[in-house]
Amino acid sequence: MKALVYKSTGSWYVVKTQTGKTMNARIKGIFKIDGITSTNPIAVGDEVEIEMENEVEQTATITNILPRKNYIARATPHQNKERHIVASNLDQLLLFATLKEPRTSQGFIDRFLIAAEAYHVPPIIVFNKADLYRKKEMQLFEERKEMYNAIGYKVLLTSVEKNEGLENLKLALKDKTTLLSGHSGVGKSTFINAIFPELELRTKEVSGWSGKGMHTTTFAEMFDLPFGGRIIDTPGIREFGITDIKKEELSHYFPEMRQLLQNCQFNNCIHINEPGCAVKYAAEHGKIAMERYVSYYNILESINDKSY
Ligand SMILES: Nc1nc2c(ncn2[C@@H]2O[C@H](COP(=O)(O)OP(=O)(O)OP(=O)(O)O)[C@@H](O)[C@H]2O)c(=O)[nH]1
Ligand SMILES: [Zn+2]
Repeated sequence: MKALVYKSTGSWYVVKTQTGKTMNARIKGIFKIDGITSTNPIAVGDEVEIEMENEVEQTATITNILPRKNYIARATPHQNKERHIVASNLDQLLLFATLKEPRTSQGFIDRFLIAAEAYHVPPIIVFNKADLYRKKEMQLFEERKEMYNAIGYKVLLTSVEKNEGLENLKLALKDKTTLLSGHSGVGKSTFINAIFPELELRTKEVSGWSGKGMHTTTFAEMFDLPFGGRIIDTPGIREFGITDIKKEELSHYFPEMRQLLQNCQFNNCIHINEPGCAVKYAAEHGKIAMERYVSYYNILESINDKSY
């Protein structure tokens, strides 16, 4: 019988069958998937085959995993070679960001977008806390929206607190499987609470903003949306690790740069000081956004051959 994985807590998985029954399941034997060395063989979003183990306790055994359409991974903190699959079979990634209290850095957003490109999952950026934006932030929002729209990314504006912009956001989520992410304090839990009042997930005050160590759990969990579709909450996972991007490959993950690459004089151009560089020329002549070029430069600097 086929089932979908909603939660992974280490040895047990919460799965839902096609008839809508939720049960606990576990693995028997060893799984090797796609040749990936992963600390968790089965991830939230996986389609699996199960067999009933105990009818009374409603537990099952996972006997097989079906091929993944895609997945998102992050490096495990201490062993850089190992990867932790955060979630699989995604239709889109949703980044919660803010322009105030706290302001999400451009670098953070662009790293997220690189992950979306690398894993081939379309991203959406939501700027939340619109109720706090004054003229300066609204202007910045418009600039960012224009910049990201021009390279094919969807951008939305919300105030979860004031219930503004939520209809458009729900429309974007409807009937899709979406991975929710964003750094601490941007309003992810508040948003989840707003669409599922009965869940009452964790929300905290951001006072004396420090932005670190506020999480209690680190397990991804999937929820059925009341209006159709599914959302995967990823508490504790702020950034996806892209461990294997080389300097000369980085620009492949910037769509606006990717389309200029064949015009650079050297095919291993990293677009900094090389003569005949089409990317640098485009940045200097306003054909690609200088902010993105600066992000590219900063991320490039942080790659020390193997990882960043
Ligand atoms: N002004 C304003 N505050 C908001 C809005 N959305 C959320 N907040 C507040 O921002 C603070 C942080 O919100 P959370 O929902 O806990 O943020 P989070 O992204 O889940 O943070 P972590 O759980 O740490 O990852 C809370 O005090 C919320 O009330 C909004 O639209 N406007
Ligand atoms: Zn170049």
